[in-house]
Amino acid sequence: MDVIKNQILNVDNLSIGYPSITIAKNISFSLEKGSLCAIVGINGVGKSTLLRTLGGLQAKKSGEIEIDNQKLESLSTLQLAQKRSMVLTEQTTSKNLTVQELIALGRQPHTNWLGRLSTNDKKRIQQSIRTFLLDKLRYRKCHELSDGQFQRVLIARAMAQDTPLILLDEPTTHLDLHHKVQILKLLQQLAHEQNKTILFTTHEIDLAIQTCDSMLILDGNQNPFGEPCQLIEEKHFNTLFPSDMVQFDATTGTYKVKK
Ligand SMILES: Nc1ncnc2c1ncn2[C@@H]1O[C@H](COP(=O)(O)OP(=O)(O)OP(=O)(O)O)[C@@H](O)[C@H]1O
Repeated sequence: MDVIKNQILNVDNLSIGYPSITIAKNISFSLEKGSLCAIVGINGVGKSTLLRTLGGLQAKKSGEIEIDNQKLESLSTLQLAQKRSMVLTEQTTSKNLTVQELIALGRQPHTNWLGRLSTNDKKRIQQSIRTFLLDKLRYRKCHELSDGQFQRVLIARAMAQDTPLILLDEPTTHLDLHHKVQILKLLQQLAHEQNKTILFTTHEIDLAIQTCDSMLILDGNQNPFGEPCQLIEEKHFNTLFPSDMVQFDATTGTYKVKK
């Protein structure tokens, strides 16, 4: 029973895809509350499709998705917005808003019909600004920010939405190594200190191995899931890419270019 209570996302035998094609099948995993999990896999395998399906933006082909022990399809739009927040790569957002205004939009599922911000809403917005190191940028227009700064704002908006589950599509893309690590550390902190469950897609396999509590290797058929060290021991990273170019080094948890 306790195990069920501690899980926020349960995925069972899920198939994903589009009306005329199934892209990946046999996807089964569960996420504990307060954990950070990465979805990795080669280009085009279906990471973004999976994230959109889990977030209820796209229909599944078959299988079960439960958020907080409720079937995804039984949740109303408002209930869904109170259970999960999302940051997508192709998201259209008005960059004419200030940082603070954009983050405040995260409170929409919680505000009354007038859309007025309560004291609690303002507190949540302030917390998100502080957590994602945006104090000095709060009155800047979003179009004046660098890619890395804007990425932090989008994640801060998701945090302000204050949902138990946060889904992020490639949150570290376009960032330099320092800022990739900064974002991943902030996500880890948010998961562990504020009990948020964060699931994100990434190509940064080495960094995900070092920072995540669990990982899903999407390969379309087996889709192994587990703690990074368990996946390394079971040699799942060794076969992720064709072996003529790169080789996984289990001792360092990194890929090396083959000479
Ligand atoms: N609207 C669509 N209709 C049909 N097929 C689609 C559609 N959108 C994407 N696909 C296909 O679905 C597959 C999975 O795409 P998806 O973007 O989910 O992969 P990904 O793992 O996130 O890729 P990447 O690592 O390159 O970002 C691809 O083969 C893509 O061409």
